[in-house]
Amino acid sequence: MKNILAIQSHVVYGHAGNAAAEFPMRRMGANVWPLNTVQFSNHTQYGQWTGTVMPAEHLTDIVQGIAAIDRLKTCDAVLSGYLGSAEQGEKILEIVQQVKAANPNAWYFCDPVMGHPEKGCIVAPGVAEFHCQVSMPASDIVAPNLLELEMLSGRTINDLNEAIEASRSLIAKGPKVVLVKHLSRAGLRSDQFEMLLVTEDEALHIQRPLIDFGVRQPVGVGDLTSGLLLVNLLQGKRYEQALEHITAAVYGVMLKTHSMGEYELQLVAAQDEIATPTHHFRAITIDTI
Ligand SMILES: Nc1ncnc2c1ncn2[C@@H]1O[C@H](COP(=O)(O)OP(=O)(O)O)[C@@H](O)[C@H]1O
Ligand SMILES: Cc1ncc(COP(=O)(O)O)c(C=O)c1O
Ligand SMILES: [Mg+2]
Repeated sequence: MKNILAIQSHVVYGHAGNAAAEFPMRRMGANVWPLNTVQFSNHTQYGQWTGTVMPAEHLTDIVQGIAAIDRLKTCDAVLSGYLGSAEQGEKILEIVQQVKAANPNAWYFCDPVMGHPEKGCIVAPGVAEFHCQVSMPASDIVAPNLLELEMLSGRTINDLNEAIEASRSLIAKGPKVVLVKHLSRAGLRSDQFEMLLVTEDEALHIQRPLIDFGVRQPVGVGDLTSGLLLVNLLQGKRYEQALEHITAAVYGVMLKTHSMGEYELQLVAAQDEIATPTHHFRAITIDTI
């Protein structure tokens, strides 16, 4: 059984951050240690919420407690996502170092959630800069969407080749794997949801049909996708198999959510789709560069 220290947001109502990733990762057979960066009533794309950003010291305090009972050495990966403040980022990096000192084989998976002004995803000041300068180079796996990849690489990206080149520019700085979670306008087709998994010598592309949600697209999809990729890789799946699984599993969740007419991801109703997806999509190797 793999153990994942998952440091990201928690929402009481609905699904984003740990509230989107924790149950699916467990459903896949991983142990999750949720450590919440914020506790909000609901995700920020409602435009209003209540709740608290945890003090940055809270994160180190909790991890210190786990170290004190000598369990940190059993941690296989740190996953970070939505941060409540840039100061939390600094503490997360200290935690990653502490975990890696206790278990040199542990991975750091960084989902560099930066916010999306158009969509209303709101993230504290300084967090985007923190990801560009500190967390991305320190990560083993990084999972940006297109906007985040542009910020991390300092490039504008218009097509697949440029997305691969930008991903390789990140790999040159630290991470071994880059998952571009949503290619959007840099993808091949406008009627598909496309992802890209890039390593130093491999680039895999995959697509699933877009489902028409109108203007209210579900939130937490990136957090779900990142969590599932991490579990697949920790369980020893090859990149191709892992990418195919996460594409099909998330598609199953999206279809269920759509058929139920809901805005929030229907993770419980779609749990069997997460474990054994109905649909299958093939990852294709891109031999460009
Ligand atoms: N099959 C699909 N059909 C329609 N929309 C989808 C599908 N899969 C994902 N989405 C939407 O695509 C968007 C991806 O968001 P984006 O900000 O680009 O990346 P992230 O998931 O990291 O936040 C989300 O709004 C999600 O609801
Ligand atoms: C509290 C919170 N956590 C996480 C996210 C990230 O969600 P996504 O997976 O869609 O990037 C959001 C997006 O609005 C959010 O408000
Ligand atoms: Mg995201």
